[in-house]
Amino acid sequence: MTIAIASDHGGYELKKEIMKYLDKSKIDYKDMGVFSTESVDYPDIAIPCAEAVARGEFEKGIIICGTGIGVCIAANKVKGIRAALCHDTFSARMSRQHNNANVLTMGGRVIGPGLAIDIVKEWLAGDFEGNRHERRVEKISEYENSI
Ligand SMILES: O=C(CO)[C@H](O)[C@H](O)[C@H](O)COP(=O)(O)O
Repeated sequence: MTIAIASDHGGYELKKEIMKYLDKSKIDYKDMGVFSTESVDYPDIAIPCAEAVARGEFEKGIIICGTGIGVCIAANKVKGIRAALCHDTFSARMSRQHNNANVLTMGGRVIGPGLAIDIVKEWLAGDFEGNRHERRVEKISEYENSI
């Protein structure tokens, strides 16, 4: 599995902690920036990362900003992206099982690395359950394709 990971300055420190976990777990990823705490605009980070996932270059994406909100809104503007803002492990699991989320967003100013890593573990391990959830996710895609 190859993951695209990105953050703005507000998520930079948490992204580094998550990359340490991914390294330790031998999970492939590409760091799509930022590479310092210099202030940037979160859409400039979230959209290219989400586009790379939507193009199929990466199976999943993890995007972090201060709250996780801005990057989630921006990523969800990219066709084919189902980004989920998760600050607890239950939501992370559900976002995979029920929503087939392909991008996880979190806020580096909201949660610490311990919880964030548990969320990443849960999210990466989760599988889409399909069935009734397939029909619901399909309705979102149909709408997306109609506009
Ligand atoms: O979600 C966000 C924006 O909606 C992010 O938290 C940004 O990281 C945050 O807005 C950045 O704020 P700053 O005061 O410019 O560091």
